[in-house]
Amino acid sequence: MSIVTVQLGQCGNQIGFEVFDALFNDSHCSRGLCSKRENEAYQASCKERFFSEEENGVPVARAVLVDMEPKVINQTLSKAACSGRWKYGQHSCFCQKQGSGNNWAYGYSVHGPRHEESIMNLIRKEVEKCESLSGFFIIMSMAGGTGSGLGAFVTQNLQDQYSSALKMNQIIWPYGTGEVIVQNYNSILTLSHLYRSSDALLVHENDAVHKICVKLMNIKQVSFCDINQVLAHQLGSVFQPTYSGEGLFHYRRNPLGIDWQVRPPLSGLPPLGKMSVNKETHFNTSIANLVILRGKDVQSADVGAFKDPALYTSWLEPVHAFSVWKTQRAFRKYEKSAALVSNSQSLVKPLDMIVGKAWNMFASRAYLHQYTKFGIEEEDFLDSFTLLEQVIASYCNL
Ligand SMILES: Nc1nc2c(ncn2[C@@H]2O[C@H](COP(=O)(O)OP(=O)(O)OP(=O)(O)O)[C@@H](O)[C@H]2O)c(=O)[nH]1
Repeated sequence: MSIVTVQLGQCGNQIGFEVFDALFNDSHCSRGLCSKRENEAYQASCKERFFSEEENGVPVARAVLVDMEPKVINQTLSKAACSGRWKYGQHSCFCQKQGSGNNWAYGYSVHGPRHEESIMNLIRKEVEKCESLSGFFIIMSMAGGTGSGLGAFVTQNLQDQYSSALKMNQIIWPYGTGEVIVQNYNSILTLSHLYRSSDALLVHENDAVHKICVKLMNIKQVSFCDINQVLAHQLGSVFQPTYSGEGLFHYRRNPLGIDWQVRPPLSGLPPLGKMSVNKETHFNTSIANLVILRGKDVQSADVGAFKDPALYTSWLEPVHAFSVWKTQRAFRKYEKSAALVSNSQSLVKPLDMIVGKAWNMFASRAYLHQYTKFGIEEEDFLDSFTLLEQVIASYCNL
């Protein structure tokens, strides 16, 4: 099954390139420390997911590139072409001459409706190239105007037109300080809209990835390119194929098969006594953890610690909340590697900060006119605040 990636705005396009490059380089690195037969099965599975083939044999990314300025798209296309190993489709881009000026409302209410037909047509053509569609992977930042506003608009359209396909958004959380003044407004509007139309949000915080570059990789002057390579490595290690339950060499065909629909029991929350014990002993309660192991000795790796009930909310059994995916095929020449995807309380604090800062600005009506003039009213802000406060409260109560 295949995934169609939609890269939006500067951030989405720059990260998208690194992701495809990482996926391609990994699947074509020599042998991957496994048998030739296994390597071929892995390559075929990666290709089905992320690349289609042109007549001359060069793999073409299953992607649509969208930006309201041509610069980043042109750079992205030429970087892919220069790799000489894979490329983007000739007719897979949509760009205009003027960006959204970091205004979510402009991306959502102006660029969105104006270019809806062209963008959705490009996506439809990409979908038609897939024998079987698994879902969409939508890469965007939260803080700009195009990726966030237009990205929210496009995700909503995908929800309307492809309701049964999974929509997963990769969103980049802005640096805590020093960026765009209205980034917290843009962020709360993005999150509250995606909450309604997306099935899964995969979040990376720029501050956290920056720290990885400085502390673990010893990079002195960290660039977006460095950050994006770390992100691409992490995403690749999640999305590259792993065995299905059927045994070795059978690769899972549905790459996004996580249960994203966990709901609390209808019978209500557990008795208070148990909840308060949870509160004292848990530092980061989870709803779901997925561990992905690749390389040598994966079959004997001990993941028992992830089955500890203390890690999970009391209404979920670890057996339902924890999954492990494996393959003996090494990832990017690392003899062994492990990745963790976690749905947990870890974002409560950053979310609370963003909502708090946006609320303080909203209370003094700062910059609101920039939004109301493009049809995003105070009511819309209030709805976003209410919804995100509920999300924070639900996660706090795990
Ligand atoms: N990790 C990462 N973050 C980026 C990159 N480029 C921009 N950002 C972040 O994205 C946010 C700004 O969004 P952009 O993607 O630049 O904006 P845009 O979507 O193109 O929207 P407009 O510029 O308003 O048209 C800020 O939080 C930046 O830190 C990138 O290549 N990598």
